[in-house]
Amino acid sequence: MSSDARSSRSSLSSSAPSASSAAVPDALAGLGWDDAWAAEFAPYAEQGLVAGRVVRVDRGQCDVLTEEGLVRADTAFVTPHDPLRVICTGDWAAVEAAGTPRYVKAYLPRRTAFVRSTSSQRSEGQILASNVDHAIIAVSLAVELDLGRLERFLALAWESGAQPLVVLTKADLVPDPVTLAHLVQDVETTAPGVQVLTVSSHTGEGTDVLGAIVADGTSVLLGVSGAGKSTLANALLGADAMEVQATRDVDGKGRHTTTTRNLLVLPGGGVLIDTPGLRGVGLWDAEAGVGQVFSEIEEFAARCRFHDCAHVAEPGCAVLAAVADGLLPERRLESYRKLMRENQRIVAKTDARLRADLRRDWKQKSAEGRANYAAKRGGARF
Ligand SMILES: Nc1nc2c(ncn2[C@@H]2O[C@H](COP(=O)(O)OP(=O)(O)OP(=O)(O)O)[C@@H](O)[C@H]2O)c(=O)[nH]1
Ligand SMILES: [Zn+2]
Repeated sequence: MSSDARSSRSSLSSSAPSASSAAVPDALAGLGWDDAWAAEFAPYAEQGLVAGRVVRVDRGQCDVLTEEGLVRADTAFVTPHDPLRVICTGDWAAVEAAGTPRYVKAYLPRRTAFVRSTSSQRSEGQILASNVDHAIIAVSLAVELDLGRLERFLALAWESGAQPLVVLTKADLVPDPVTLAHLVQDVETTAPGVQVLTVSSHTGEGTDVLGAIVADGTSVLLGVSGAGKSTLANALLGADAMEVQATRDVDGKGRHTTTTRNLLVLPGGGVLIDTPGLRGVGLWDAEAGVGQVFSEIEEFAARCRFHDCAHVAEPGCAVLAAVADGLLPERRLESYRKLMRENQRIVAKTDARLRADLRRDWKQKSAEGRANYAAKRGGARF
């Protein structure tokens, strides 16, 4: 990799006006910059550093979108030993205004973060993306619903600090409205507190609703292979997803190339992060997330006789009573136990102090971020 700081004009947003001196420059606002970020960035601005959002990170360097366009910068100062503190896609970076190379000197505290467990002996986690507002979980209607798997994705989404949203894809393959309503209902019961949308990238059904949601903030698409994430991303991105590169062909025609960027500005507003790693994320210390997915179980559990009831065979267990009364599907309880066990295995492998440290950080930041976000949206939440 050459060390010269390559910098080029951003072609991500054709409507982005040129640099302005306002507190929230329009070019950055389109990337999710707001007054709270600006306030946190103020000390860096005083040092003459430039703000930008990290689009991708690779081998010691990263691409940062700033007011002046795309900047290639060195990440030596933001690549500590702790893998969770390494700069990642979605971070707001403080970049040197000039130099060869230009260095990222710091990044702003994250509001939310997606972390993947690594398969190494001592699970350390790997940071995948940060500052995500909407975690869109794509679930295909073309195959049988796997509610247990959906619960895993929900746990991961809640744990990140982002607001989950379930998108049932390929709705055109379920023409019977009664069947569709049943499927939606199953998913809604599995995902309390989460909006459930049905979409079809083929007919366009529901994509406008989704577009309106993602127009505000930063989104990621989660879901298993074949769930329809790429198709959905293309529907949201439209033709703007393609970057036309001039070539020296004899016929002089432009050549369409698939962008390798991991962070994309949507034509209707909003930002989409699509990193390869996010596609197959595992669970990592998602106990709080698991609790949120199974909020109704935790509500029943609050009425168990024993405070530390494991809901297995204890007398006065309100959870088992709910199963017996048909208020709680047995499958839900089994799924809950399975996820809790899985999570505990991962947690046992991880450095507890480090985790506690980070969680405190994230929980606080994510609460602040949500408050800002809610304030920005006039208090509304979906
Ligand atoms: N009928 C129908 N098929 C769809 C729809 N959306 C996607 N598909 C098909 O489903 C298949 C998988 O879609 P992808 O978008 O590649 O799925 P993905 O989640 O990105 O998969 P990975 O890239 O492997 O993670 C493709 O053959 C699509 O053509 C839809 O709305 N209706
Ligand atoms: Zn109990």
